[in-house]
Amino acid sequence: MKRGGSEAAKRQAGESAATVVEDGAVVGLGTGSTTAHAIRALGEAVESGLDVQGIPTSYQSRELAREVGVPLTTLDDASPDVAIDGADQAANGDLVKGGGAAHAREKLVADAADRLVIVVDDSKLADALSVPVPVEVLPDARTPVAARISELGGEPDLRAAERKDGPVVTDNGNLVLDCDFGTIDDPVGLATTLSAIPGVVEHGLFVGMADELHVGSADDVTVQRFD
Ligand SMILES: O=C[C@H](O)[C@H](O)[C@H](O)COP(=O)(O)O
Repeated sequence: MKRGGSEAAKRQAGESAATVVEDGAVVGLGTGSTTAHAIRALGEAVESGLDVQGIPTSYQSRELAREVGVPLTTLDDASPDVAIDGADQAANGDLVKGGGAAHAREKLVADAADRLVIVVDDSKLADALSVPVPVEVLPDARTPVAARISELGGEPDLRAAERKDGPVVTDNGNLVLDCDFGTIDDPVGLATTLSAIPGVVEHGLFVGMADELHVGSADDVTVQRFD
């Protein structure tokens, strides 16, 4: 799926992030069109002799890693030294993720990693988070969770599949509500509230998790670091 800014800007960010991966590292492989550039760059590095193992966060990233020759492992067998992943919006190091419905596994892998490196093109930067927050819900929880989101002042929208009638079903067999809260003034508070709703598997707010942001433009990349 193609989203966000130019492919050149995504490549700048993805290839920059791949350079942080050291020999012998275990790498969390995020999902999406920007991270795909990092995975491809890792594949080339492996071909040149780099020793890495990847932990995929989705069917998509697993298939791409296999295609480009990145050896794979799991969270049962290894702990990531670094995770590389994309974002739908970034503001002051906080993120909205889940445009590809992979945010539950992405958060799991990011949390397990010693270092989270986020790759975005410059169209994703904002002063405050304001894009709809993807909320993965158990199939039976779709209506009650939507009601709770509305009570919180959000507008929930069941994500529809693009090429068939019916909803998107995540790699975990769940549904996604894209929840519009307008500008999010208190990401920590909203993240805590969403996590406490029964039936919510995971939401796409990643607050205070990113260690580095690699921001690509058409011909350059800048790196922001967060403590
Ligand atoms: O579920 C998908 C992920 O959170 C992606 O990392 C995010 O949507 C960004 O994807 P892209 O790089 O394709 O814009």
